[in-house]
Amino acid sequence: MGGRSLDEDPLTLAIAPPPDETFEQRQIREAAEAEARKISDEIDEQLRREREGDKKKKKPVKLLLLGQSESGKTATLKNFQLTYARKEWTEERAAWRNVIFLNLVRNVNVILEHLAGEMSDIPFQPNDDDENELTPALPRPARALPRLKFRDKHRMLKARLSTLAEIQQILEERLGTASTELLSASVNTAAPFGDPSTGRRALQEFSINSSNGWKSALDKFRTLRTPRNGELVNGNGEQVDQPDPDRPRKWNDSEEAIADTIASCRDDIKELWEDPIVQEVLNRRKVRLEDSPGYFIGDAERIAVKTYQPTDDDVIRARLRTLGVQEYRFIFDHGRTVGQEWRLYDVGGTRNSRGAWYSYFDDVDAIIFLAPISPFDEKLAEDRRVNRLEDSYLLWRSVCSCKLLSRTQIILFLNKCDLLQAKLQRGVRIRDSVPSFGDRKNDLPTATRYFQQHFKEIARQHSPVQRPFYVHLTSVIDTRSTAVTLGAVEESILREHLRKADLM
Ligand SMILES: Nc1nc2c(ncn2[C@@H]2O[C@H](COP(=O)(O)OP(=O)(O)OP(=O)(O)O)[C@@H](O)[C@H]2O)c(=O)[nH]1
Ligand SMILES: [Mg+2]
Repeated sequence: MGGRSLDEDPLTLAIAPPPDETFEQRQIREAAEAEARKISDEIDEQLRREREGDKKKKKPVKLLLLGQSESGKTATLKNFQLTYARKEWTEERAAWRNVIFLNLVRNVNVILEHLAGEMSDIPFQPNDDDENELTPALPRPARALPRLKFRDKHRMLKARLSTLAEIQQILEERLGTASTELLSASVNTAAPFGDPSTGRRALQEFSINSSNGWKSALDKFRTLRTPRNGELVNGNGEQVDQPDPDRPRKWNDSEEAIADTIASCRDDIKELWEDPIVQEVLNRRKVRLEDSPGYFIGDAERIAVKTYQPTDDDVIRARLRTLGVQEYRFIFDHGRTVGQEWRLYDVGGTRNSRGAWYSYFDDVDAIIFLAPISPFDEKLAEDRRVNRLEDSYLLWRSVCSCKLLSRTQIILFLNKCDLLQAKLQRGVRIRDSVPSFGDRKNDLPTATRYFQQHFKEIARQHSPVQRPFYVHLTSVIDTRSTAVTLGAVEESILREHLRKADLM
């Protein structure tokens, strides 16, 4: 392959000095060239600095939400979206309608099952320690309390509302695994990521990473809107499975038919919930729907109507369990960092899901750790032997002591303060479940101070490197106060994010 000598290169020839250049002309030319080079270098430097600045600004802020199941991680994530990415929030709001319908219908069915148990001749004696408050208890040998006086009204309500069992089944089928709670666990430690011998690779295999989060569950529902040649298609136009053909259908189960059926039960639901005998059944069986995830029966009158559209607060309170690790990307359209991308990682909190967390630890700017402090006297749904507060302490200790996180900012939310306050007002005594609480005053300020101190002490004792203790007392279903908390969180995370970027 032949080459061309530099002397013949047309560009070189064009910019070459004239052959008859004098000494002065050469000095002027070289000075001009040096000046041009200086200006060009300055422009390059400026561009480089701008690119650097852009990179720093554009580098996404990564935030991981941790905590046990039902601690309020997804509810916190929704608050972020509501506060900082309102357009997407508004677009998605309507899709939560079916989740809320399911939550409501499930509330009714829990009551009906307990009612049926109490109306039947099977005696029942409540027992705090090993009963799952959400499922009817097994038959017990001795009746401790006199039988309640049920009337025709109760039998009628039970019969008329029985159609909601099928509605629950259809909604659960459509929404998939996320719509049901996990009631047993194969893992019996609080933090299965804490043991380095388990190895990172093995742990990653448990991880189900999805970048469309709850959309996959909500999208399944759009199915019902667009039947095509008798096939069912979802919101993306993809064909999805037909419902179980063996299950006899009494009626058309389209989304609107479901809404119609629920609406037709509205008055009965309200009557059931307000009935004093039914309330007594729930008391005797220690069922507190108000404390459980997806509590909507108190709003049945507003929700069980054909035209129901979820409000912001309804969406925050809607319960859909998180599976695996879900990534949400938001470009903030509010706050100090308009245009900044945030990536929020929301994890499933049951003991079975925690092995998947570890692979997200090395690349996050900050962690929000949610510890609900109201369930100090409750057990984990997936393991009825484990106290929820005790589980949070163990989990917190493992997160604080994790070497990979030693330089990560961790912000603690002591959550469900509203439910704690209600519980204390009902007269539930903390010291009966937490002996070390002792004779302290059984009120909200004392209790929150006590729990806060306990978490702080764990962090102090177990962090490999001492770190600041950031804590907020929260009720994340309260969107107003949570927006204020998130403002403080945004600022603190961002300050750290920019500081790290400067060091790089
Ligand atoms: N009253 C009250 N309810 C809350 C609070 N925080 C969360 N909840 C409700 O508790 C239920 C569980 O909250 P989620 O945000 O789904 O819990 P999670 O931590 O994401 O749970 P997993 O996905 O199973 O790990 C939901 O119905 C929430 O609306 C709170 O501060 N007060
Ligand atoms: Mg969740």
